[in-house]
Amino acid sequence: MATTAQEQAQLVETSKRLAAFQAVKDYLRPEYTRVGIGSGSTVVYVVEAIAALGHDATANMSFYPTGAQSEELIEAAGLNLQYISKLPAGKQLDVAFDGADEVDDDLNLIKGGGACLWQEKIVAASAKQFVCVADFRKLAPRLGTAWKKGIPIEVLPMAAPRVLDELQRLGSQNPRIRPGLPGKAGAIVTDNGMWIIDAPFAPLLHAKDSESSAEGGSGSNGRGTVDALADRLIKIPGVAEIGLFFGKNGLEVASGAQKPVAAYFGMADGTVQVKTPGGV
Ligand SMILES: O=C(CO)[C@H](O)[C@H](O)COP(=O)(O)O
Repeated sequence: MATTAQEQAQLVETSKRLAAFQAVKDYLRPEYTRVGIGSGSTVVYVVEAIAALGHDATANMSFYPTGAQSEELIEAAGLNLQYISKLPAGKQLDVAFDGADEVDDDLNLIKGGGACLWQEKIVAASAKQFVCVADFRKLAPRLGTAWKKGIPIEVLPMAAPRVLDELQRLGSQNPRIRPGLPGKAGAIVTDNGMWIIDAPFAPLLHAKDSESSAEGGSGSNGRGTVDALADRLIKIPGVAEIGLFFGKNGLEVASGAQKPVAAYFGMADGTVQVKTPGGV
């Protein structure tokens, strides 16, 4: 059935909200004291869901933002603001919630559409459990299938031309420095004083593809994997951080995981689909 653009936009918002409320219900335990709050439009509903629990439920919790937007969200909701720079050595967040631009079926993520990827990765990797919240548009079998804007890469401004050259050598098609928003001349500047380069690559294989290759499946046919590309990108001089969240998931490692323990998707039919490392 054809829908208007307005109806489609409303459906997306409803889906984000459904995913966020379900994720908070499943993963925010009353005994938790340290909670990471990511960036973007879906996380707005995460904060709404947490605030709806009431002051008594959240009074002993501190909320750790991933940038200026989530800092404002936490404060506006009347929640206790704390900073990841104040997290004592040896301590972890109990849980962190964040959105994504694309999620593959091995739970690798593209993040950074909102230019907050560096702090987002630090907060996610500081949490015992990183939970992703998204709408149905973000689901894709391989990264680079639905999200065609490219992998966001945070770079030192003076290194941007060299990084662009290197990205092209690595096979990126038309990498670009992200422009500022309307009213801002020049490049977008991140919360860390850096620029963002968006680097499109052909859809990326993941660990499950190598498994199917070992079992006699179709194999990689020489195409790049998420992990191999990430390893190359992060080594380019001038790159501060990359918007690929990859590697081992939070069930496999006790700390430092960039991949979520669960990804919640609000679906167009009003249901919530949950993907977990064992269940996808
Ligand atoms: O990575 C991000 C910001 O850097 C966001 O989590 C990502 O862009 C998803 O945003 P939204 O929830 O608005 O779709």
